[in-house]
Amino acid sequence: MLKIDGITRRFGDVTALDGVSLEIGQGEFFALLGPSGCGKTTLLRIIAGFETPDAGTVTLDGEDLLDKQPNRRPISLMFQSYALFPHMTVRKNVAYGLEREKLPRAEIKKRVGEVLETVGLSELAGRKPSQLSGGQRQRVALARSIVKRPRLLLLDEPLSALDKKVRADMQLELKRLQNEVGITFVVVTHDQEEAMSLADRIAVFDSGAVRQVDEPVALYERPRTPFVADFVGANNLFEGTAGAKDELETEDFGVLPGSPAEGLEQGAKALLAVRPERVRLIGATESRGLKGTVVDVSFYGGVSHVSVGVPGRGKPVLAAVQGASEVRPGAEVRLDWQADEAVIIPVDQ
Ligand SMILES: Nc1ncnc2c1ncn2[C@@H]1O[C@H](COP(=O)(O)OP(=O)(O)OP(=O)(O)O)[C@@H](O)[C@H]1O
Repeated sequence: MLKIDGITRRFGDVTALDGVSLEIGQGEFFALLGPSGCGKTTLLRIIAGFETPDAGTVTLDGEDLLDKQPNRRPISLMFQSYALFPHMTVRKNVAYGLEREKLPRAEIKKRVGEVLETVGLSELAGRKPSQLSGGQRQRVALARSIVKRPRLLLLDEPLSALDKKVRADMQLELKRLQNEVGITFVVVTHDQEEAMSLADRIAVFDSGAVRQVDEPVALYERPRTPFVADFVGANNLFEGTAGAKDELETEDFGVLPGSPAEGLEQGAKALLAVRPERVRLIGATESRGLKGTVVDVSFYGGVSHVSVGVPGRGKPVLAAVQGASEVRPGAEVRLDWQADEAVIIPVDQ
């Protein structure tokens, strides 16, 4: 539906986007994820029409978007700050865009009523923004974005102004809403948990380029580049070279089990990534596993994080254990995982 092809944008000597191509499907909830400054907002602004690329094309259902003014594009953009009109009621705020389009009064009334119902604000329609909570303001902004029935809704860090609890509620709400209205959503976020919980697919950005596009589980389980392995969720990383089947050969830790990424050739420089929840602590006298000493145990309620110092490795290896862990700092342990619980990724040279 939305096709982004070879988009490049430079600001002086900064290349904010470097030949980005993406295809986003009808009705999809798509996330652009990456650290600050990686170019995701610039891409959103290009799609919306507030920024012009130096090269590349953007089409929506085959129609060129780039030669259209922002207000001629069938797109809504919801900003970080909701930019509600403080002197207008919720109802007025939502109706504003339709009034500007000079739609018949009855039509406006009907559509505003429906949208307020959808976002659960019917009861608060007569209030001003200052009389609302952060989460409620967020809903007004959403209502305002969808009442115009855009084909595409772009959301720039939509939940970043909310505190943790409200944010979790709003994540569910956003997902439900997107399902209900069936509009394609493209959300920009630097929060990987948020991207994973919301999106059908995620594009991971780094320095103006897309490093991987995948469904959340695939992104988490099968990162294809070192950047993605490091950025998405916690990972323990080991450097080495791809060995014979299902192993990484390292200088300091011998041979470690892992499944090679597609196309990885034996002898290539590679990185093994294993999630903390895949690392098991076994007895120090076992013959398998990586030897280490527990340096810290932190209890987080549902899980405990056990940090294990391994000789020859600067950073401790992190193991996530269900519930309260019985091991104590100073304990000698071994760290174990199966080949299918770790991935071996090629390192660009
Ligand atoms: N108008 C501009 N003039 C100069 N440089 C810009 C401009 N807009 C963006 N940049 C630069 O382009 C790069 C990408 O910026 P962009 O805002 O797209 O990143 P981002 O990934 O959205 O980051 P954040 O999450 O911090 O908003 C950054 O290095 C930024 O400083």
